[in-house]
Amino acid sequence: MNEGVIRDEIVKWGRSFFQRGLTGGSSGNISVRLEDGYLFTPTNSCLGFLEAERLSKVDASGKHVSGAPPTKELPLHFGFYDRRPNARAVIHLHSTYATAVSCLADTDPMDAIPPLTPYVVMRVGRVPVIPYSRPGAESVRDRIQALAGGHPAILLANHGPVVAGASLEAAAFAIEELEEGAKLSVILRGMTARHLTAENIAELNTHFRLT
Ligand SMILES: O=C(CO)COP(=O)(O)O
Ligand SMILES: [Zn+2]
Repeated sequence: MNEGVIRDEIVKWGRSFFQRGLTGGSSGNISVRLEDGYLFTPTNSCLGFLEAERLSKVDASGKHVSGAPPTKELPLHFGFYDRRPNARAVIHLHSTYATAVSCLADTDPMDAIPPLTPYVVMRVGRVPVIPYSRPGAESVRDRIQALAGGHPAILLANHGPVVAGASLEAAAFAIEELEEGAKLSVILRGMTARHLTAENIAELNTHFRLT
């Protein structure tokens, strides 16, 4: 895919997330790794109204080279790119249910989303939660790096989900499944839900390897 097509894809996915209420206001950010750097959504932009030519380009070291100033969450995205060589895209949203789970005091910090359905297991695996830090904090890069090798999807406590994927589409599918898994877990709170068994999960992992 050439850079022009990738720019249009970022605009398309941003609009789709916004229109479906998966992130509101100026929240959330998207990045894609290119041959010669990265494209990021501009800081304080609404994902519903991105413009392809205003997307921020940064070089491999994170230096802004063109377009509007990038998201303040560069450290969050780079935490994944540093540890996942196959990651081509990172998406961070403030989707309601994943954010709700990130706020619950009794969420398991190493396993926030229960294995209720196959697709959550196939697309996101086991989801850890990292402790709260202010949006844009540099310290988040180390915390993401520490977990990103084994986890393509992570929750930021009291903030929201962030997911890496082998393509923008793969990252989008994963963050949408994470939101669905979180929604089911909140809806089913207080009810006796059956979880997939260890055997079910092992079978999924052999057929649909998480990349
Ligand atoms: O979600 C956000 C911060 O966590 C949005 O920040 P930016 O507008 O800088 O991308
Ligand atoms: Zn955010």
